[in-house]
Formats: sequence, C-alpha cells, structure tokens
Amino acid sequence: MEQISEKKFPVDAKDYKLYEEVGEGVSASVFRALCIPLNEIVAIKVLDLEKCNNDLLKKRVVHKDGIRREVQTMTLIDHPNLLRAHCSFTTGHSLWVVMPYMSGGSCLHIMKSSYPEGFEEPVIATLLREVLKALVYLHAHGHIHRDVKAGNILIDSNGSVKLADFGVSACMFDTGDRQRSRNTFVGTPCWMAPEVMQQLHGYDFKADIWSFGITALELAHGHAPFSKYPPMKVLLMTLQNAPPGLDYERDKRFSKNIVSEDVIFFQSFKEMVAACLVKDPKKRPSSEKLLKHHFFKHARATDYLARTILDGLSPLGDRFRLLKAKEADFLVQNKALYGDKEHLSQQEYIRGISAWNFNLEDLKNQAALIQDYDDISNSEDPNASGKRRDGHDDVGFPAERLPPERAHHSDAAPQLEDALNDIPNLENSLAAFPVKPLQALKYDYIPLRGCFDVFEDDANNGSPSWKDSVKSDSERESQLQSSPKAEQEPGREDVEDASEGAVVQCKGRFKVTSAEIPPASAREKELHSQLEKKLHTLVKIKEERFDNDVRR
Ligand SMILES: Nc1ncnc2c1ncn2[C@@H]1O[C@H](COP(=O)(O)OP(=O)(O)OP(=O)(O)O)[C@@H](O)[C@H]1O
Repeated sequence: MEQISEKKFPVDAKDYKLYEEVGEGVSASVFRALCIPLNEIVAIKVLDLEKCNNDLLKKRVVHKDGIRREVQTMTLIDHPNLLRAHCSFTTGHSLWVVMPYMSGGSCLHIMKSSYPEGFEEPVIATLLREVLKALVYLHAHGHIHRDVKAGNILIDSNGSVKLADFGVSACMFDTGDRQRSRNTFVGTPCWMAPEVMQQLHGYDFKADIWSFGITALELAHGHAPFSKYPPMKVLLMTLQNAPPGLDYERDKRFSKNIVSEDVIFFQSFKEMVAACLVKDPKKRPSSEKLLKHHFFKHARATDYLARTILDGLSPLGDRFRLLKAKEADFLVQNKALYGDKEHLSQQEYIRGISAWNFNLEDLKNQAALIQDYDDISNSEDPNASGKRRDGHDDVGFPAERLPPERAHHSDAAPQLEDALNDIPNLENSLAAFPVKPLQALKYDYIPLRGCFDVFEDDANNGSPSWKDSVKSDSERESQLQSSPKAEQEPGREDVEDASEGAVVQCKGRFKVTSAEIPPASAREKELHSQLEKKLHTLVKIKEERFDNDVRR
C-alpha cells in the first residue's frame, strides 16, 4: 500500500464510490469515482490481477511485476505533465490505482469523437510541447516511457496535458533482470522504434523520441502511420520502409496559403517529425534538444486547448460509451467477414476499431503489397516454403531495405553477417510479441488478409500513379525550399534528411530513396536475400505458434 499525495487519499475501496467507466486499456478499466472522505472526483484504474496473469498478457509483459513497476513509477514521478497516482491498494483480485480525473480524456478519444482527421496545427504544437516537457523530465530521471501515443496523452478540463500509462516504462539505471526487460519487446507496434523491434543492440530513451514522432503524425492525421495494418505487418513495414513523414500533397491543409505562416508551420512540423523519425537512434535529438525546435514556437498556452478541442465535447463517460457501442456494432456487422471473434479480439485493435472501414480498394492494395513479399521470397528460393515448415533454422530478417544507417556503411557485409547471427535474438523478440498478426500476413487466409482499413488516403487510393504523386510532391517541395524556413536552427545537423536521394520506390505514400538502397556487393546481396527469407519464415513460425496458443 502506498500513499504519496499531500492530501491523505484513503487506501480502502469502501471510501470510494465508482461511477461510470471512462476508459479501457489492455490491462485495465478506468472509472470516474468519488473519494468520499475528501469529496473529490478521481479516476480509478482497476486492474484485474488474475486476468493480468493470463498467458497473453504475460507475453505483453503486463504481469504483476510490470504493474508494480507502473505504480511505483506513477507514485515517484513529480512533474505537472505526468499523471501521478494519488495512491494504490489491492482489493479482492484487483489493484486500484487512484489518480487525478482528466475529464477531457485521451487525445485518441477526442480525435475519434470529434477530430477524425486530426487536430489543427497550434493544437498539435501545444499538445506535443507539453508531452515533450514530460519526456525531458522522465529522461533526465533515467526513465524511458516506452508507450508514448495519443491514447496516453490525457487532458484536463482546463486544458492541462499529462502523459499517462507507465505500464511498460523502464529505468535506464536498471540492472540484472530489470535491465533485461529493456531487451524485451514492449510497446504498441505502430509507435515502436525500429531498434525496439530489432533488438540487435538494445535501446535507450531515444526510443521515446521515435514514438513521439509517430504520435505527432497521429495527432496530425487522426491515426498513426500503418495503423490500418496488423501488428506483424507494421513490424515489417517499420523495419523495411523509409520512415513515415509529413507529405506535402497529403498534408496541404497545413499549408493552405503558400506565402503564409502555414507554410512555415508545415515546414517546421515536417522537419521536427523527420528529426524524430530517423532510424538510427543516435541521430535522433534528445528530448531536451527537441524542445528547442522552432516548431514549438507555434504552441500556445494550455487553456487554448480547453477553448478549442474540449469546447462542446460531451462528458467523457458518454463519449466512451458511444465509442464502445460503435465498436460492438462493428464486431457484429463484420463477424461474418472476419471469422470468429477471437481473430478480432486483440485489444489494441478493438480500441481503434470504431474508426475502421472496410475498403475493397485498399484490400487490393494490401494484397499487392503482400504479393511483393511473396515474390521476393519465392523468387529467391523456390524451396523456401518447404524449409519454413521445418522450423527454426530458416528464420529471417528484412534485407533489401535495411535502415539507411546500415546501408550507408561501406562495411555493410560484416554488419549483415552480424544481423544474421542475431536472428535468435530477433526470434526471441518476436516470441514476446503480444498480438496475433491478423490476416494480412496469413498466407493460408488469403481472401481475408488485409481487410482492415482506417483511412483510405493512407494507401495512395485514387492516386494516378506513385510517380505522379512523387513528382507533384517534389515540385511542391522545391517551391517550399525557396520559402522562408528555419533549416539552420540548432540541432539540424543531427537530422537525417529522409528526402535526400532520388525516389526509386514508393509503397503507399512512403518513399524509398536511393540513399537508402546500398550499392550492394555480391556478398551483401546474398546476405540480404538470406535475411529476407529468414524474416519471412520467422513471421510464419510466430503466427503458427500464436494460432496454436489460441486453439489451446
Ligand atoms: N486519469 C484518467 N482520467 C481520465 N481518463 C483516463 C485516466 N487514465 C486513463 N484514462 C482513460 O483510460 C484509458 C486506458 O487507460 P490506460 O492507458 O492507463 O490503460 P492501459 O491498460 O494501461 O492501456 P494501454 O493499452 O495503453 O496499456 C486511457 O486511454 C484513457 O482514455
């Protein structure tokens, strides 16, 4: 039992009156509640400890130790932008964490209810600045948050912003078992940094900077890049594709007038995101440095949030109920399409499901993407599928589009050999991967794969061809080059410019530039191809294991 706040919050369930449910996560339900002796409204996160012990959650590293760590972190931290627990206690099989009630709810909920296409620029800048202040504090105190995303950014009625959910946070100063937890695979796939997925050399607080960049895009678009894809595909895409970023064509609502403030905003926003989404963590700025980025000059006082995005919103409980009802409808309507409910029951997806659409065009696009993977694998080794069935030896890694930091190395071949040697680590990482890849990578469910969609525009729908879209984008880019922008701000030397190099390939709206494709020697090519095959097999093995687990 713990007690931290200056006010004495009681540590007995009978002193609280639970009202409506206002949130739900993988491991917990959150209720609005009254603290009777203090006559104060609070939020209580109720974690079912029994449930947290089940196998699936264990895989997600949300077991009792994780929960204990979360509560510990929540009680020790002390920063206005971090959600601090008042107290915690167990009652029956549950752990109750009592915290301040954030009546605006999470940014994710607000977007789902009222801003499905994302927020306006000053709102984004304000939200992100507040989150970044929290990260500066956490990092300075040796913590990695590991789950930065819009769903964990909470807003109070006066517009104050707090970063929540330390369920997967880790301490940089941990040793022994705790340190090993930094070599595990935790977080939410869309927001997860490549080095967290790869687990080749561990990771540090720069993983939060990547997630922060993804969150920036999430707030701008209403959903995270790749969010329509199932987790295993997100993993492949994050590792293989060029980092996502703001795209002039797609995001021109942020730069309505070519000579206005909007262009400056767009350019600084784009640069800030590009700085975060560099695959080499060493090249990402620290949170402290990022906070100095001129993008944050567009941020306002937090009461601006109360006057804008919170204005006119219905009470959090009502919004939550509505979203849940939509999700339930979706499940009923699509049960026939998607098969048994088990396939849909991964919490990460259910929570995002209300914004999903079924889109035939996109289904085709996704099928085409998957075909690419099949082709690569099959063309390079006609016996590959037979080998995969045999098991562990033939496990793999993405090769052709390795991260640029690797591709640029002149001694790429030894690094690839390293990567091949590290395959067992990657396999372990994937073994801890929490959720079943849905159908997109399921070769035995071809008619179903990739049927989920969130927003059409992600998949280049309706674009005449990728070449056209790239051309128009680069034309606009060159217009922007001559516009006033602060490229020379301090810290830019750290920023990898994802736009350098000619665009040679385009998947959806994401470009692969020549800078990212190494001039490969024969040995490198051979290693690339081996790695690629091995990753395919690894993904298949993981899926089969998951299927077996679910059947059991
Ligand atoms: N203090 C609070 N006030 C209001 N709403 C809250 C509060 N804490 C959490 N919520 C709501 O409940 C949701 C789930 O909470 P939380 O993220 O802590 O659960 P979780 O099981 O740890 O989720 P995750 O899936 O992110 O691990 C949040 O997204 C938010 O909408």
